[in-house]
Amino acid sequence: MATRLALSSAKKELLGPVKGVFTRWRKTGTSASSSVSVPANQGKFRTEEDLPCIGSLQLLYRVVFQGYLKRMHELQVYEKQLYGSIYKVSAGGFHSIAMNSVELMEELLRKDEKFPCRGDMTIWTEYRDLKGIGYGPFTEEGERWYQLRAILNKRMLHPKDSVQYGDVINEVVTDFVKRIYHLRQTSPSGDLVTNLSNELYRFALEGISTILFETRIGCLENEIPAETQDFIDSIGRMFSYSMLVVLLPKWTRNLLPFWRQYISGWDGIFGFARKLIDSKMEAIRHRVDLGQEVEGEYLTYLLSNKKLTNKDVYGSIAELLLAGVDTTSNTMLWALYELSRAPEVQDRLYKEVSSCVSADRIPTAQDFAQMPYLKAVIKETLRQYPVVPVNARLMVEHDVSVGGYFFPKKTPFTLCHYAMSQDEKIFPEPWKFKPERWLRDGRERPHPFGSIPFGFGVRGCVGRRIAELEMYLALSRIIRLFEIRPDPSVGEVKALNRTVLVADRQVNLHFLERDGFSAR
Ligand code: HEM
Repeated sequence: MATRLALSSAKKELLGPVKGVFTRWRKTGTSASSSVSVPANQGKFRTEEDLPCIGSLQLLYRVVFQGYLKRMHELQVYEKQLYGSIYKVSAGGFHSIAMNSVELMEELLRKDEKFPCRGDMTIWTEYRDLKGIGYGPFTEEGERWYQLRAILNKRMLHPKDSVQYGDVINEVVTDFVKRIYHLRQTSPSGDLVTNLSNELYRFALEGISTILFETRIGCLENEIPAETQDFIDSIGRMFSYSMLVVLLPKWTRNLLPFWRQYISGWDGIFGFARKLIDSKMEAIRHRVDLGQEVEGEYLTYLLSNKKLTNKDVYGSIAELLLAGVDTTSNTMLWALYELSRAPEVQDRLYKEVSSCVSADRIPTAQDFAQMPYLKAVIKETLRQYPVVPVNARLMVEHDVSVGGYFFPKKTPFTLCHYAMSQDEKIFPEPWKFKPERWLRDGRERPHPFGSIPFGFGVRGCVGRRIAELEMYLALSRIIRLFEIRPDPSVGEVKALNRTVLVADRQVNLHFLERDGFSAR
């Protein structure tokens, strides 16, 4: 399913991180111009002219002939070997300064602006402008973005806020476990779950929808309801036509079907979200009319916030939903895959979980304070497979100096997270899945900027705590019930970069029921 959400050209992956894929980067004024305020002491800095530069032909060669098209994350590692920790990519309309060392990353991100920016999001904002829908956390910028995040962060970003979603997430986990039992039983060996990416996508979509809409949408039922399926297809359509829409000139929009398909994808996404939001709105109004107290979770909180119009709520909910599915589902996939290949790690995790939670009890958010190894497993998964392998920053207001180089404002930066997470100096034996490296047991811990899978600072991931809680609740329950083993017919799974890191093939895993369990 994640594959459906992917775009399939080199440009998208070059264009940046979470958002860059859908972005038409404009060549911004990177040489000193009259609008640039050059510090008095600029003379002591080098400029981007001094940096090694990757041009269009080199890039084309690597992407097409060296086969990096779907492995742009690995290209980060290769280019680091060739050019070092900072270099420039200037190809076609794309221009950016790439960085891949913890020192540079830390220096840049610590200079992040009050309203950090990842870059141009025109391709998403166009639809919203066309239909008069408000912007969400991805698309909003500046002061308005700041105000929006102040509202969205509440009830979501702090661990104590996310804890309140424990029960609803656990209901979804229970249904996911039931689905695993069902799938195993229908498999020839009686314990195999095939196409796990698809199953985890359904789990993650159900999870985030339940949190956001306070309504179950049926992704874990054997027959997905038609409206939900239409919504899933709309997400796929929107993502798969994004790139064509970015690449093709605007005058083709009325001639070719792509723009219409792209718009119909968004229509489906917002139509579904709008219906659920409106019916929640109606229920709230009804309660208010009856003089009853209005209580509820995230959507009720947003709808009863006087600073947000309904249009704003549509915009934000849709973006939260889009950001919260492939990220969590693919991280879960990589975690289960790595655990299946490392029995000793899995065993240690099982021992930790079973010593904290008795067989007849479902883990709760509070239990995870006693499960450092579970947290380390997720951290290590995100280190080895940073599901968002590249991020970006655009300093909008100020010139900036990094690593002794001067960059005028509006210089786009590419943050090569994948290359950093493979750096042997920070992570000895980076190819090994070693959750221990994250334990606070007296050993030296990795540099804090070595792995920042949720981004950094005030623009960092708003769903981080929700995602972590979802993954802890699901993984602890699965490991308590099953021993996970690889399906030898699958072979070694590699990551492809399709906006997020996805598996290069269908992943199947054996779920062997542990002794004494029957939790159906
Ligand atoms: C494993 C799970 C996830 C990972 C690794 C992840 C990673 C990221 C990263 C790297 C960013 C960019 C941050 C930056 O620029 O500094 C981001 C932004 C964002 N994420 Fe997540 N994410 C995950 C799950 C979620 C979930 C579950 C939600 C929704 C509840 C979500 C909503 C968002 C939103 C709305 C933004 C944009 C924030 C802004 O621009 O203000 N993410 N995420």
